[in-house]
Amino acid sequence: MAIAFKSPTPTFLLKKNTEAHSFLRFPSQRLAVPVRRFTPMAALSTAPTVGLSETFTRLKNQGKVALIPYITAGDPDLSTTAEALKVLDSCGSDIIELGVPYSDPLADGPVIQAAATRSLARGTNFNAILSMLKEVVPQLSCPIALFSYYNPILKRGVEKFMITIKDVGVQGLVVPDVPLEETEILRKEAKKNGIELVLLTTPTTPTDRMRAIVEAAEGFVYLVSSVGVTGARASVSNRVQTLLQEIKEATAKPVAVGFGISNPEHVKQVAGWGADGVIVGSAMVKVLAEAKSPEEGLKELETFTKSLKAALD
Ligand SMILES: O=P(O)(O)OC[C@@H](O)[C@@H](O)c1c[nH]c2ccccc12
Repeated sequence: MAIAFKSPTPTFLLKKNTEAHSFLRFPSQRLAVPVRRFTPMAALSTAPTVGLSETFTRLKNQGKVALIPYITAGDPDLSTTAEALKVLDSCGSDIIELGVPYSDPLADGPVIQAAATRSLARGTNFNAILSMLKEVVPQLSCPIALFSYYNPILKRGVEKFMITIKDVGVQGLVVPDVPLEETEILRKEAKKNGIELVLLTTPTTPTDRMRAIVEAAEGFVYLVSSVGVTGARASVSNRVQTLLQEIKEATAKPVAVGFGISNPEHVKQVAGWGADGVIVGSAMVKVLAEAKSPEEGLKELETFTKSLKAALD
């Protein structure tokens, strides 16, 4: 389902359905694979991870660009997600985007849509994701930016959602389908809980609107590299270079680029255009999805992530 960013905002038409589309649909369904108890080390919580902005400040001082992988929670299962977060962290990821599976991911291409479907079919729900994060976040050195569509947040209640994710150590939040006009409540509650709310701008966002978006964004600005949905692409449009310049004229906030980036060459190219961060999602999700076993998937995730990190060194 291709979505061209026809509207001036980086929003996707928020389907006005009230049906329980969210992962909350499976509150009673037991997890197919119980979340394995983690090593007692988790009990020895390390210092809280730094936030998104601090991470970018540190990297800027080091003249480095942030590597920001995205994976879908619960695909293939939450135990593997927990291990994948540790692998991504140990391979030098600077921020990790963790997707909350949702039944109507209208901004996602087939790879991430399939991951969400698999995860929901296993019975993944938000509470199980929170339990996993409570155990794993203290073992990570990089911050987690949770990735959720708007409906599941509204269903839980914005205030409760923000308190809950902060409690498990989440530092940032990306909500791709909320129009700028409706971010007021999100921004207020996020700020109250020390959560940095990332906002997205796209190649079709008019300049004045882009300026309002970057002004309101916290943590970093998410520059969507191309119209359409998420998914690896053969090349990254060199229009990104111009868009980056325009955004950097409007703000000193860090700008990370996502959509279509799927190999070390893309990563090097986007970093060379002046991006402060590079986001890789579908290609990461694909590595886990196509592996013969979770263990093999984790090994290949390590190899792939190291290849992308090397392109930024
Ligand atoms: O999958 P890609 O093409 O590498 O793009 C990053 C993307 O996966 C991640 O940031 C993301 C996952 N789902 C989204 C929906 C909208 C915007 C961004 C996203």
